[in-house]
Amino acid sequence: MARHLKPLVQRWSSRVFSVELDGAPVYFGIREKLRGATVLPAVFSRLQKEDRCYSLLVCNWDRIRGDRFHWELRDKLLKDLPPGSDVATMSSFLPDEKGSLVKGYFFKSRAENSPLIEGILSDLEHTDPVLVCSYSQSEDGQQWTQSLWSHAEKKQMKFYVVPSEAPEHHPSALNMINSDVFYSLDEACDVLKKCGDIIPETQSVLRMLPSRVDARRKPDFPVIVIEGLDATGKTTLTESLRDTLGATLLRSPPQCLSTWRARFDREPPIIRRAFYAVGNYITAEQICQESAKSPVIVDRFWHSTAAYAIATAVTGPVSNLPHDGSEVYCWPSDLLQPSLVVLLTLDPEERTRRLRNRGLMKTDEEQELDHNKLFRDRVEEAYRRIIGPLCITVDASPSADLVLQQVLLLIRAKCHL
Ligand SMILES: Nc1ncnc2c1ncn2[C@@H]1O[C@H](COP(=O)(O)OP(=O)(O)O)[C@@H](O)[C@H]1O
Ligand SMILES: Nc1ccn([C@H]2C[C@H](O)[C@@H](COP(=O)(O)OP(=O)(O)O)O2)c(=O)n1
Repeated sequence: MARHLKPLVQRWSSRVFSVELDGAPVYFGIREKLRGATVLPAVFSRLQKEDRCYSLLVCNWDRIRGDRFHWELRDKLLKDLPPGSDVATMSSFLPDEKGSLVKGYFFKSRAENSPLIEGILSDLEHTDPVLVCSYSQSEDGQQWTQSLWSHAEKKQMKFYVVPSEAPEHHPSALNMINSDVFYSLDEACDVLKKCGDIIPETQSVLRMLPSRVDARRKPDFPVIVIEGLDATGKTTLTESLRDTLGATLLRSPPQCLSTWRARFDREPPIIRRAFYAVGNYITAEQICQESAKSPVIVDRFWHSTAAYAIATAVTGPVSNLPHDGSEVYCWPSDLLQPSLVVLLTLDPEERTRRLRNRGLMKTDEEQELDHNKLFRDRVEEAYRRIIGPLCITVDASPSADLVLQQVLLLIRAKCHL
């Protein structure tokens, strides 16, 4: 076994394994010995007798390259594995141990495809930072065992799979800080600098970086951020506020990054989120300049960056989010805080109607939105949990003019405009 993979198996039987089934994680553990009868973990109880299962865990020898490799591995598996392999995202972690999360994939195969699978796995194991495990079923079908694939023939290396209690929060919460959400410009820049050789565009992004902005400097005029899911009316409202208040309208990511946004949207979370984080600091510098002259309205800012990142990193219901008050919701200490954040909310039917009227909605996107109800709930809840500037939720379902009037009242009350 490659040297960098060894730490992963040192506390092997203390690890919990998590496989995403139907959009939420299910858990199992491994034990050297079985005491009494145990129920089969949900991942295995739904398998057929002829199925064989495998897991691939990507060892984070370098978190940026590791995440990128993990990201690309999915496409490779979907392309190379036989149809019906049901590739599922998986992870392994030590309960409550920050930074212990290791990402990977779990898939099944039928016995007749074994030669093909063996070829793929041995290529992967030889050239890449992956630890491969295989799972096999006992004769009577009552038990499954997990072995390191390269040791599968050695009896003493087998572990029984057993059910494991769900942790209090989704395992992704263990590795969120400075991987999904960045809490300083330095941390975000560090990631972008390190991927300069794999993504040449990062050089251009880094050139846009502001000189240091004093985050504690109080702007002369109020700075109001408008937040909310897509199609809740941010563009409509921010433009009306600009016209009514004679304000400057800015957005994050800023216009100067628009050429590179699509490029970074194709990257794994660590790189993509670092790009958006840096975008906030560039917008912050523009806010500083403009707020000396007039009120400033901002279309999306740090709430969007953090809430989408947190909501994407975890799966399943809102209860899987890191708990309310967790440090992951804290505002970065070096980022300017707006005077007020207005969060627009809309019931899903009206949002769908607006998306459709805007003419950008395709049929499969509609289905995707329905499918993603849990995701929307997680984003909105993460928005609400963010600790920092004053954030007020506004129901965006009345007419555009009524929403504008309500937000103007709020701004006058809270920002004395
Ligand atoms: N209060 C409102 N009532 C009805 N339709 C609205 C309202 N606000 C915006 N819209 C319409 O809904 C669609 C989405 O609004 P938009 O401002 O583009 O949202 P966002 O910028 O949040 O994606 C647009 O077609 C817009 O004209
Ligand atoms: N300041 C920002 C703005 C957007 N993002 C990310 C969060 C989401 O993944 C997307 C949302 O962007 P989207 O294109 O839907 O935004 P609009 O509502 O169309 O303005 O961008 C961010 O991370 N930080």
